[in-house]
Amino acid sequence: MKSIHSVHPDDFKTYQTATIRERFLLDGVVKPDQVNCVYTHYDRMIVGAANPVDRQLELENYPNLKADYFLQRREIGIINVAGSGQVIVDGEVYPLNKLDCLYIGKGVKSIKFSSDDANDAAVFYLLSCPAHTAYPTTLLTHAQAIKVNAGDASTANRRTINKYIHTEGIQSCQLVMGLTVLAGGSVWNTMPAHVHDRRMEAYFYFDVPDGQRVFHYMGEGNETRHIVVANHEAVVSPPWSIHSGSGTASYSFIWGMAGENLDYTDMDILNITDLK
Ligand SMILES: O=C[C@H](O)[C@@H](O)CC(=O)C(=O)O
Ligand SMILES: [Zn+2]
Repeated sequence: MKSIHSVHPDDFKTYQTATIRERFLLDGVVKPDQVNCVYTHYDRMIVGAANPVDRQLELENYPNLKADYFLQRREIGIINVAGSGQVIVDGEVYPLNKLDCLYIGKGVKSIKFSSDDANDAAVFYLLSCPAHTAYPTTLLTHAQAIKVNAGDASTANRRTINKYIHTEGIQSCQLVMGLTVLAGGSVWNTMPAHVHDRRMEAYFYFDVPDGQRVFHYMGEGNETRHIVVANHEAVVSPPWSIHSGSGTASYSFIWGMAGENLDYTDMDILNITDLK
């Protein structure tokens, strides 16, 4: 499994486009008929995707983990962003339609993925972080997720934040996870921007229309840079970095965090007028 190392904010200031992309952009995440994972050294979060098309896939153990099986010391959150499918957890079948979320706790030995229709295959986005205890496997549908309507059409950031794994939702050790859907015509996510030194974060962009892109902003608030992101690409956000984006069209993204706490609202908001 490929590894991504952490970056010091002072070093980040010297990076050109290619280095920024190499250090923070996770491209080629979704690979047909593969489970593809990247190990990040940001709170040891593993970011990946399973895209079963013609066959069932299994979440294999990786040598990097030096574990007997993937979830021996980990938990995982899974959100389906495409056609309907199933996740089979130690033999038990969980159906996941688009935007449904499944949490699987430490100690589960077998996780398999399949799609209902090869012509409309499921894309399961995966986030896994270290876990100290076992919380029960829990399915939460998109309809059941707590929804927060944020932003305004006049600032092009009207959106619905769906919370799945967090203090008042699915219980976990470290993982906090959900997704945000922008309303038609709105293109800005997470503005005003924030940082949370207590947790890393990863953004996975999906439903970015063909031919469109999202400009994802990162860096300390007074020293920002951007990464141009395509559909099904992810960006890791260090604890010192803002994470915000504006698209050339409306889109959706999955956000996920691990670290010191599970409090979604533990954020330090930056004034838009202080950004540089
Ligand atoms: O720490 C929380 C994350 O950055 C996101 O949940 C923010 C977000 O989805 C949004 O404002 O649209
Ligand atoms: Zn955040």
